[in-house]
Amino acid sequence: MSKIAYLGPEGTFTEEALCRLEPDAERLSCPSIPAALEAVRRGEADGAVVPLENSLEGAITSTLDELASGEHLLITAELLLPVRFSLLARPGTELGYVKRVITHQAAHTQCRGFLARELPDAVVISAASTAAAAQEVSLPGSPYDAAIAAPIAGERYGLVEVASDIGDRTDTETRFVLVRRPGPPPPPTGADRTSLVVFLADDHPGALLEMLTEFSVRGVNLTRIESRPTGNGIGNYFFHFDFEGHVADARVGEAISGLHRVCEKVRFLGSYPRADRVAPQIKRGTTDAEYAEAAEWLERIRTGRF
Ligand SMILES: O=C(O)C(=O)C[C@]1(C(=O)O)C=C[C@@H](O)C=C1
Repeated sequence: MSKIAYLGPEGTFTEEALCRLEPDAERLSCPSIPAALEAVRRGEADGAVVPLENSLEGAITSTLDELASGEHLLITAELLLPVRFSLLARPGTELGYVKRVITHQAAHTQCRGFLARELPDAVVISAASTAAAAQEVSLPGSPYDAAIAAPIAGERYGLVEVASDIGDRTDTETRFVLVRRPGPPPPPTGADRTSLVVFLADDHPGALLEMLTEFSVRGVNLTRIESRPTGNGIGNYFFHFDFEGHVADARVGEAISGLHRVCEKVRFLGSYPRADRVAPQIKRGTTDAEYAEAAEWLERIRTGRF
C-alpha cells in the first residue's frame, strides 16, 4: 500500500483531497506543507498531497516556493475541492461569546466578511492548519473560543457548529496536487496540464514577453502565471507557469525547449490529467502531425530532396 503525506492533523481539507485522490493509501499526517514534501524527498512517504491555489485567495505560496527549490518533485495528479468553512466551538458556546478565534491563514482570509460582520471585535490567531486549530480549541483550558475549519474537523474533535458556511463566497474551491519523486510523467489523456518553474537569465526589457512568446507561437494556452521573489533582493523574481497540454505533445515540447534555450533554468514540475477534464483547443499548425510533417520537410530540404 502506498503511503501519502499530507498537511494534518486529521480533518484538514488536504486530508479530504488525499482521500479523494488516493482512497486506498495509508495517510501520513505532517505538521506543515514543507514537512509533507520533505517526507517524500526523504523517502518516508511515496507521495504528498498539497494545496496549490485557491479560487478566491490565489496561490499557496509555501507550496510554490517548496516545489521550486530543493530536490525535484513531480506533480502526477490534481483535484479541485470545494471548501466550506464552519465556526466550531466547544458545546454550549454562543456566537456572542466568541472573542478569540484560531484558524489557518488561508481560511481567515476567505472568511473576512463573516468575521467583520459577526465578530468585529474578535482576535484571529494563525494555526498550522484548520484542523490543528479545531484540535487546539478542543483541548481542556484552551485560550481560544472557536476555530474556523471544515465541518468534519468539528466531528473529529468534539466541537459543535456555531455558524456554518461562513466563507465570503459559497463557490470557493482549492486546487490540490499529488506529488511524487521524479519518474516518467503519467501518459497523456488529451486533457492534461503541465507545470513549470522558470528562472530568467538576466533582467532586460521584454524578458517576460520573450517567455510568453515561446508559448504563444506554439498555441499553448496558459492557465496560471505567478511571479515569486527569488530572495536575492527586491526586483528579482522567478515564474511559475501552468498551461494546457502534456510534455509529450510536440507544441509543448517545443515551447519548453525554447524556454530552456533562452532562460537561466527551467524546472519541469510535471504533466498530469486536468481535474476538470477540459481538452485544449489546438490551433491550426500546432498538432503533433503538423510538427512531424514540418520536421520531415526540413530534413528533405537539408538533404537536397526537394
Ligand atoms: O488547513 C487546511 O485544512 C488545509 O488543508 C490548508 C488550506 C490551504 O492551505 O489553503 C486548504 C484549503 C483551504 O483553502 C484552507 C486551508
